Amino acid sequence: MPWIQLRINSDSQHADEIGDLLMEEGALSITLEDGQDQPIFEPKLGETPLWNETIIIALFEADMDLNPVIEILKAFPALGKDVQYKVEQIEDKDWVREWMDNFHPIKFGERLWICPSWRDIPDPKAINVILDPGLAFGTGTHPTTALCLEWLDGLDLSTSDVIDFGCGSGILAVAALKLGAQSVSGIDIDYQAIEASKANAERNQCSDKLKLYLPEQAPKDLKADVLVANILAGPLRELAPLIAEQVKSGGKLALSGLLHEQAEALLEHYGQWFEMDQPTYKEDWTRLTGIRK
Ligand SMILES: C[S@@+](CC[C@H](N)C(=O)[O-])C[C@H]1O[C@@H](n2cnc3c(N)ncnc32)[C@H](O)[C@@H]1O
Repeated sequence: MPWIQLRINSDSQHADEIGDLLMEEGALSITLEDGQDQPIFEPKLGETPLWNETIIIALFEADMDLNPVIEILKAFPALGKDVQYKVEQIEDKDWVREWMDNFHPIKFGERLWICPSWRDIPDPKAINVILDPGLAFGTGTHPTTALCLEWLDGLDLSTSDVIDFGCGSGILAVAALKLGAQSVSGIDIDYQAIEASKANAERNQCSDKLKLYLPEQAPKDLKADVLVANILAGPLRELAPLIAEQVKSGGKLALSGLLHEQAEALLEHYGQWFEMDQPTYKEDWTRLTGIRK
C-alpha cells in the first residue's frame, strides 16, 4: 500500500505538540528528524531533548486529502500561514527485504567477522559471529562497537577471563568467546540486553561460557584479565573505580563510546589506575586502552 508523507519544518519547543495534532488529524505515524545536523549525544537521565530545527514527518494513507490538515497547520500560531512543508508520495516496498538488504557481513581486524544470519559467510575459516540486528544495541555497524571488536581481535584471549561492561546485544561478549576467551561476564542495566546477549550466545554455541548480570547481581569479587566497556563518557567516568576494581593487575582495558573532545579528561581520570595508551579514533568516536597498574 502506498502512503503520503508530509514533512514540516518546526523547532524543539513545538514539534511534539504539532505531532500530536497531526495524529489527531489521522496521521498513521510521526517521526522527528534533525533539521540542521545537530547531534545530541548524551541526554540527561529522563530527558529527551529535540533539535533546535526539528523536522516532523507524518505518514498518511494514500487517499487522505491533506488540504484540511495544511489549513490546520497554517492556523497553528508557531507555524502560521508561511508554514514550510513538503508532500511526498511513498511507494510501496517490501520493507523487511529493504531493511535486510542494509546489513552485510563486516570484517573487524584480521580474523573476526560479524555476519547476519540471512547472508552467506564470506570466509568459513575466519572467526564468524552470527548476529542479527535486534532491540539491544550492537550490530557492529556503529564505530564505537567496531573500535572494541578491532581491539578484541588484536588480543590473544586464550587464557583470559573477560568482562563486557554494557553488553547490549552481547556482540563483544560473543566475539571474545569465539576469539578464544575462557569465560565472559556480561553486565548491563537493561534486562532486554541481558536477554539479547543470552540469545546471541546460544545462537553462536558459546552460552556455557557466558555469565550475564544486572549490575546489582554481579559478584562483588568479579575480576577479569580483560575488560571492555562501550558505554558513554558520563557513565564511564562514574564507573571508573568499579571498573578499576574489576581488572586484575596487568590486565587490559578498552573504553569506547566517547567523543574526541571527551577523551582527554577520561584518559587522565583512568590514569589513576591504568597506564593509558594514546587514543584511537574512528569517525567522531574515540577508544581508550590501558594496562592496570
Ligand atoms: C552503546 S551500548 C554497547 C553495546 C555493545 N557492548 C556494543 O559495543 O555494541 C551501551 C550499553 O551499556 C548499557 N549501560 C549503560 N549504562 C550502564 C551502566 N551504568 N552499567 C551497565 N550497563 C550500562 C546500555 O544499556 C547499553 O546496552
